[in-house]
Amino acid sequence: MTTPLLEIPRQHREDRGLPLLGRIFEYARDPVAMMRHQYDTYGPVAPFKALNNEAVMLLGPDAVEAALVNKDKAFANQPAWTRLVGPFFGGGLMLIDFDEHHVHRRIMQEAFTRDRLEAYAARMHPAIEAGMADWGTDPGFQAYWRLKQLTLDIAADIFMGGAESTSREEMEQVNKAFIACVQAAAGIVRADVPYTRWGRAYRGRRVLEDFLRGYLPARRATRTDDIFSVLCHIETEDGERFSDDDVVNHMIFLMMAAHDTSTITTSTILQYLGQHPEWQERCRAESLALGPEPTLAELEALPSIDLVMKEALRLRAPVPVVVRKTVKETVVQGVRIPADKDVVVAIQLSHLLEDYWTDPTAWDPERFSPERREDKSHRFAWSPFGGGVHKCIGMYFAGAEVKAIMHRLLRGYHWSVDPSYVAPLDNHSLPFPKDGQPIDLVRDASR
Ligand code: HEM
Repeated sequence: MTTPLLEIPRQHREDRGLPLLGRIFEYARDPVAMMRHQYDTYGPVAPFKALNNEAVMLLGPDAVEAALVNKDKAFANQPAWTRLVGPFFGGGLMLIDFDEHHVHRRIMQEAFTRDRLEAYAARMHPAIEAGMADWGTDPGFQAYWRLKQLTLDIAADIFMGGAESTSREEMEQVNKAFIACVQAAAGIVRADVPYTRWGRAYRGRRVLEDFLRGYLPARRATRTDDIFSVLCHIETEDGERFSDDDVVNHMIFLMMAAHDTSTITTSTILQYLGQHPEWQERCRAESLALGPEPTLAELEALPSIDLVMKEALRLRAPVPVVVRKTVKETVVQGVRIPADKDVVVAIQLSHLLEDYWTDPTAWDPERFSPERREDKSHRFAWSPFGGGVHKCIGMYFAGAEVKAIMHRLLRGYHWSVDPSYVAPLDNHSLPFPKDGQPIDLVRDASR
């Protein structure tokens, strides 16, 4: 039986939130608490008021699956993501749909073949070594900010091919431009107005475009194994290639997609390994048994860090929700959703539901071990990389990067974090620790 979408009933007037803004601040304060409230109050298809808009929230793995698998092609990415993050990532793979997306994804796939990933992984080690050269020499180490700089340095090398004519100060401006674009998602004034998040993001986008266009002729001229050059040269069997505009659009989106998500994952791992020294030792022993610069296959075969990474992604999904817009009427879990509705797909909640996980808020990487495989409880119980045709194209790249960083840290450093520490998250865009996540990091003199 199909039922129409529920209105917010009288007894839950508080769920309408503030006039104009709806429940946007409530989400920013504690997204998991708000998702749980939605699920407990309304079930898997819940009304959700945000930014003067009657949207829908899909909760629990069945509803998440319906939107991501998108069998009847009712859910579109472009209008929803553009509304949320602004026009700053236009033309990026996540912001195009259906046939156009299919063509671009086929070309982009060529940049993420196994051979290319092996080459990227090999290139990461020297970039990580250089980026960590001064780590552990100063007190008050702020893991999140240092990792953010490190992943940007890695991106400059692996994505840009070194950005050879850009100084460190200019690279800092590029970093700021990225941050401005990412933070536009939380902007209230959604126009190019000075001193607002959107005003800064418009300027940021111009900086990024100028930066990339400056390098375009050189990357078109020679084939190297950085992603920029790869995007300039890749071609499908049918001869499809990216134009200059496509390359710039994809680069801006790719660097954004790769940068914050990997930083959040690595800093979450650092926190939990600092609070669970037995896991830190277990991972260290495996890393010490390998050489300093393992291949992609060797990194992927490190058993404990793999469990740890999955558990970190479960507890703190770097992308807690994805968004869609219905382009036609559809039915999810027996509820009719009309066309033209904004839809929030709550990936993070499924990671924490008691029906699918034992003691879901506890740190327990073994839950992913072959004997337990709790993530098999439902195809979408664990989906930090999304699913369906828009599933993260960089997930193996991310695995290699996070593991390569952790491998070097485990071999050369020890660290600890107060067991009672709870990261104070800023949830305005992707969740990051507002305090920079201080850890006691000590460089190991013997290595
Ligand atoms: C731990 C790290 C990462 C996480 C958790 C993550 C998460 C996600 C998620 C949830 C989506 C789906 C968005 C949607 O359905 O609307 C996505 C898409 C995407 N990601 Fe990632 N990502 C990560 C790292 C990366 C990296 C390293 C790259 C690039 C090297 C990357 C590139 C992309 C791209 C291009 C898309 C769009 C794919 C498409 O629409 O076809 N991501 N990612």
